[in-house]
Amino acid sequence: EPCSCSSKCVTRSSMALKGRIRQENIDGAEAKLAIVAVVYVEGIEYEDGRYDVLKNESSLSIDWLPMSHDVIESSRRPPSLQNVHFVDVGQETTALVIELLFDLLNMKLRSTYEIRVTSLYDTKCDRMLELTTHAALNVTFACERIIGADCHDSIKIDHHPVCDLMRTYHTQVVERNNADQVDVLISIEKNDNRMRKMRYFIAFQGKCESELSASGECVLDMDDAETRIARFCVPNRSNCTKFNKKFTLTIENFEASPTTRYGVQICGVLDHRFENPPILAGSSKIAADTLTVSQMTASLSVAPAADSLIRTLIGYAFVLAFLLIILIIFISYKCATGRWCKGRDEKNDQFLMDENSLTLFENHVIGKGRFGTVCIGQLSPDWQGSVVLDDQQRVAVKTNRYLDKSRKRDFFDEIEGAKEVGRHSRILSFIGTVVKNGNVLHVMEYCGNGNLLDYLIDKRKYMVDLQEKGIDLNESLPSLNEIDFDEVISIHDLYRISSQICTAMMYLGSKSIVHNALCARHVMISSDHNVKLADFGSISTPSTPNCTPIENQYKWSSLELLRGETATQLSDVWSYGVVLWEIFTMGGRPYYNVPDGGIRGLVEKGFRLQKPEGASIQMYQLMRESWLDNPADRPTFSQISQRISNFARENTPEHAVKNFITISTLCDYYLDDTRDVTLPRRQQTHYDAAALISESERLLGYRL
Ligand SMILES: Nc1ncnc2c1ncn2[C@@H]1O[C@H](COP(=O)(O)OP(=O)(O)OP(=O)(O)O)[C@@H](O)[C@H]1O
Repeated sequence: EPCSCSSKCVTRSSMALKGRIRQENIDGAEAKLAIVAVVYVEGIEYEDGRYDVLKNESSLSIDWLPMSHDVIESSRRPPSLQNVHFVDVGQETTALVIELLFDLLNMKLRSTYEIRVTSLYDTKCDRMLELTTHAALNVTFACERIIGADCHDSIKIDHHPVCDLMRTYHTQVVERNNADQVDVLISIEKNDNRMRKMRYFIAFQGKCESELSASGECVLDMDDAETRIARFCVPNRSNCTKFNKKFTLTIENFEASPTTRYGVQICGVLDHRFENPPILAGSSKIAADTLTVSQMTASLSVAPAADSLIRTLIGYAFVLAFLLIILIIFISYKCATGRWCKGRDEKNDQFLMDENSLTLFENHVIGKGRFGTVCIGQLSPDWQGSVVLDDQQRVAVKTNRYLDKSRKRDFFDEIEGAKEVGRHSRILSFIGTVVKNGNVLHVMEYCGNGNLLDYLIDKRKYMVDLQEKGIDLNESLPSLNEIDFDEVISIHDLYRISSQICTAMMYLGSKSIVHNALCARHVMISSDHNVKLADFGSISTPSTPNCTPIENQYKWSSLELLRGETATQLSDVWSYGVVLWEIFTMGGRPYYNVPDGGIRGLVEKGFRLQKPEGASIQMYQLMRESWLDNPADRPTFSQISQRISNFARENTPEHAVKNFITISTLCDYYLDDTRDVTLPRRQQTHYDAAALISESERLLGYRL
């Protein structure tokens, strides 16, 4: 049974970086940086030449993970796969050695790439083997760590922690151990604007070794075993002790003698790779603020002997505190389940940005949706967030001005959703919020090519113009100079976009998030023509499930959601099928003459969207499978991703029969190109469900 192995054969896979990053001169061409990564796969049978890693997004993906200080270089090119070979390393483990070539430019930059191998191609059986756990590896090039490297200027910026951020300390004795030893609690308030930029904080505390003259500061020795380090996080950023308004540190066994002095230094960390505070010249010592015993004795004296009245009062206080705790738990529960607390807690909002960091160009409107207007904005050059912006620091800004109360609530849901989704290269990055003149501004990554629907419609219109001029893009050689190739889109690009959306959905799936509002309008296209999934105002999770279709999304909603059942990732698969349909019709209108209220009836009767002229039979087959009644019968996003990669592989520009879709302008789904969100429809045709079903069958020739 040479082909009996299926994807189930792979029992485990893991990845490791082996060897060194080296500089190479390949075939006399420009020098490159090569890295060798090794993936270990258990469960497949080693056979020379049998498996391959395909250079496409579903088999091997290499994503650049920009960090806050990374430099954007327009000339940065994706790394390429140079070599793959397989080695039997025994114990039923096969090692794949993959050699990747990175641009030499990385020697000047700081950059992290995520390399992920998700499937292998079994050449003998002509099929993909999905790796059970996706092997992934982060490779970081850090120019500043390469001795003698000629780093890009901005890399030379000092990212050491910023110290002396806080000056307001409160001390309180929490426990007296014996006559001259107490435990002391120090709380430090956030009182510096710069703190918003910090990823997290570090506190150094220990016995003062000596005093720094005049300043009242003392010296802590970092090498002293008694010097302690504690990390405190801004909530949701990293996995250290969380704090909201105050840090609290405990110094145990503080010797309450006038001769003992303790020092504390709090520093904000900008970059987790640089945690060491500035040290005093030529030593392992740092400056710290001194905490003297006299500061603490004030609190010490607040430990009075409790008389009976005090005891009664303490009793009442306990009852009150108990009731308060119950109330807090109740409110937190309501907030966590999304029923209350839709407003903002500005004071504790780590995403709240300084008003002065944003310049808003209100006249430069880039779009309008149900929850506000989107304009261009610009962040000040010294803004240091974790999202990489273009060289003009452009951002897209949505405002809640002019919205009524319920729309405002949806506006805030969108902000909360974006925070929950987090960051991924295929997800539109949330940057923060700004409050300006009482209005809240939602600041996000700017995508130069707007939403996917308009992007496809624009390209289609240009391609139709060419067709009408008698230019056939598939036979275009004689008329090359009449074609603006930036304005056309190839079938291969349509596969790439479909696959990138799938990657974004796989990421949401990994966080158990259901999007609920997936459609081409909610997919943004960046300036470099890549996908950024957006609009997270309707997301649901297993703890906050959704069972109602979203307004304006009926045509993308799965049958179960239309029936009021709970949405799952497989409901998103249905919507994704409609997005594929939008892509391969190049912005056609699904169910163009059916009002929202008629969708459920049609879908229940078995009506499905017709085959787009531009889609292959296999692609349409995939759409139809995404629209199967039973969610469990639909393919998963990872299966879809694999199938699209296979289609794309068969359709590489060198092998494809056609590189561009031929557009038939007569298709009814182009009858009305206006978007139904903000503009009223021009015409509302009456529909006849029975006629539509037979029409669909005529077009399809079969029903699944
Ligand atoms: N980050 C962005 N970069 C570039 N353009 C954007 C960005 N966000 C929104 N837009 C543009 O603004 C338009 C309106 O966006 P918005 O999110 O308000 O509404 P929508 O997603 O189109 O519809 P709705 O949210 O009402 O369903 C988008 O269709 C898009 O063209």
